[in-house]
Amino acid sequence: MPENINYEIGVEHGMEDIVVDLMNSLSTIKELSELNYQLSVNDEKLLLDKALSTLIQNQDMERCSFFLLNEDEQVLVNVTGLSYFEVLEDLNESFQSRQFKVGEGIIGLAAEKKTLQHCHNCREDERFINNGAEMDGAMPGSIISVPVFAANLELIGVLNISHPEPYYFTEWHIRLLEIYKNMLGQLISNYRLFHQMERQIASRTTKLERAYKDIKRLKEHYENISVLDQLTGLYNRRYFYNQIKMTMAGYERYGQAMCLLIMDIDHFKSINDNYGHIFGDQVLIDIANLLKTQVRHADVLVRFGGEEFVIIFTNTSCANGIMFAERIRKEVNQLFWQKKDDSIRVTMSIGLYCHDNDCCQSMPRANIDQIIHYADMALYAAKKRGRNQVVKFSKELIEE
Ligand SMILES: Nc1nc2c(ncn2[C@@H]2O[C@H](COP(=O)(O)OP(=O)(O)OP(=O)(O)O)[C@@H](O)[C@H]2O)c(=O)[nH]1
Repeated sequence: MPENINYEIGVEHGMEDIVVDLMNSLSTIKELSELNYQLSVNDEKLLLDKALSTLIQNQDMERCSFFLLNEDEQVLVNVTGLSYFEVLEDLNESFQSRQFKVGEGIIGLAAEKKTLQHCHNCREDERFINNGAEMDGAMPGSIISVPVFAANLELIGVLNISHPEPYYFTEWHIRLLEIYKNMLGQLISNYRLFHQMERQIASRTTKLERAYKDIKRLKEHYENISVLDQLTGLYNRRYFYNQIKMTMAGYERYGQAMCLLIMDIDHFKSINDNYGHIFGDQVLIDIANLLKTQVRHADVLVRFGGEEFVIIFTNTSCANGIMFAERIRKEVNQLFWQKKDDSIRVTMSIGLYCHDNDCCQSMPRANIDQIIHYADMALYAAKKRGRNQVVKFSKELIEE
């Protein structure tokens, strides 16, 4: 075969034909370059179908097919095949998946030798293996098989064009096929790379989501077993319930008095609303620090939740409990925060329950839940009576 483009073999070409062929080739190149491997297809076979139908529509190739290399088994599997007639009629009837071993037939040889194989006359060429083509009426007269490589020069598969007439293809077709196979190689490489990246992203996302769930579960676990309030560093409600059981046991056993204070910052919502949550947090931290200075080692101080704190004064008479509560209320009144031109102060309402034989002989004997409930009732009364005050629980409150 001469090196120059040879129009002598097969078809006679006039100048007009050459221009038409050139235009067709440019159209094919344009369409191939426009195939969107990212969005339009999510299956490699579909991408190859589109590429082949582009080839066939713009070129005088009667039939195109693509054989993908299955590297593990060293076979070439026919994933798609189209004839000009099928593209025109929008059919894909005659496609029957065949396969060749690497080295077997024209297609297998193209893969093995990694070079284009041109069979001018299939009936006479020993390299051509019929493999059932004659039976289904697809027996070609001539065929060109061209290996297609990925960007990393690994073999992807073999592109074939065939025509019922022998000696049909010319140097022109060969040159075009060299261009098309490069474009096809790029297209498939990009497609694989893109989808590999997608899979990697999806797998990483799944791993991250799993890690996030694990962290969340661990966080919840540690929060569940933690007895400390994260914001203020005080003990939390869980610790309180453990401690009050022990305090009550001491009271039962040794007749020790104790006082329970439930303290609630007045109108705390407006602090958040007017100055923001971060400032609200700071107020909670500062009040918690102040409360720390008001308790002894044996007492129990907890953040009960939100803007509510609880103290158990152990071994403390009712009179002392009221005195301590008053002192706390006044100390809180002394606190202030400067925010631009605003000097911000807060007040605190305190409900008190005394567990003291001397002063509360006439009180019903209360369990833990009742004690908290009584202190809460006293707090509610303090709020109702105008806030910024201490109210001790008494039987009268139940009647109120
Ligand atoms: N900044 C901050 N605000 C909190 C936190 N926990 C609870 N709060 C807020 O505390 C406010 C409590 O509001 P309310 O229950 O309406 O009570 P109040 O405004 O203090 O009014 P009174 O109790 O009736 O005097 C709500 O706005 C909560 O969002 C916290 O950890 N940080």
